[in-house]
Amino acid sequence: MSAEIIDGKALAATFRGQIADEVNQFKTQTNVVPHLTAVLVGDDPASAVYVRNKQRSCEKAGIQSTLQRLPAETSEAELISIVESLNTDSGVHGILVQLPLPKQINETAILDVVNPLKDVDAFHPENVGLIVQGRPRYLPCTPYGIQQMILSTKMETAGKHAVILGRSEIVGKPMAMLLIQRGQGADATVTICHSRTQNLNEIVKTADIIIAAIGKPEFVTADMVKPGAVVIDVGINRVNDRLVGDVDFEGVKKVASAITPVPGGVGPMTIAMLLKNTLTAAGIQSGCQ
Ligand SMILES: Nc1nc2c(c(=O)[nH]1)N[C@@H](CN(C=O)c1ccc(C(=O)N[C@@H](CCC(=O)O)C(=O)O)cc1)CN2
Repeated sequence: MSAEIIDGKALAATFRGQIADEVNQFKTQTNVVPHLTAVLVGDDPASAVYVRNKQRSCEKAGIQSTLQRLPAETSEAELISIVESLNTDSGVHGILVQLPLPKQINETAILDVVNPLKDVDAFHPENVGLIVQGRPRYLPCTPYGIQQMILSTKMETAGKHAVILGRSEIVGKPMAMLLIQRGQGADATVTICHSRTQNLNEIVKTADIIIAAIGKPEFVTADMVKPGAVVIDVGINRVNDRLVGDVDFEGVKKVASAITPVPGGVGPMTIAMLLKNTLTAAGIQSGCQ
């Protein structure tokens, strides 16, 4: 058996096309141009690439994008002050603070001050709370993209066992919330595994859906995967100049029914969902939703 490859690059292109049409319609109806401001602190090369890709995707979809680039030595107080001025700028609908931040800045302190209506990453506690309650304003971009990828496979998720590897605020925890909610592409039974989990391999082997987000190159191997499982790889690891995920793609694709590649899987969908959230944010702030 060889798995269906879930082509995130192609799916993201389809989404971006649909979002561009919706942006066009929105502009005609409201005379408002959705506007995202990204804040990038420091010189992390990967973060710079992701932010550039986000900006390019915005521009192609007709969304205005602005970059505030700040030096690596920026203090927490300085960053808070910049976010606060974006919060009150009525011309900015979405604020994105690229993570990770330099060591001297407490990420939580920053994410807590982003205006929740402009929080297109859905990292603010108010937006996290709304997700937990099953009435989201925005969905965090990576779990949102994964949800759309799972839906694209048309697999039945109700009652299935989804095992998430990793308990991060950005992926693991919100992904669990999306998978346990009621409805299509959800209604799953979820286990989150992490660095202190015992018998991790045995638990993963029972999964119908595996979401690997632990940042360990090619950690999930074929012997850990139940035949026919759907495997979503969130990892982006550079090993000897090669980009690999958290899943041993070549081995696992022989066992899984569907699998996402790295690159070209979850990453492009993360960016497409950011565009969707920015349009939603512009709608909310223009009184359209
Ligand atoms: N404010 C945020 N910070 C971070 C987020 C986030 O959602 N919001 N997620 C990650 C990084 N990230 C988006 O910011 C991101 C990572 C990777 C990709 C991507 O398209 N990857 C490509 C490979 C690109 C490469 O060569 O490195 C792929 O998988 O095909 C997009 C977005 C942490 N920070």
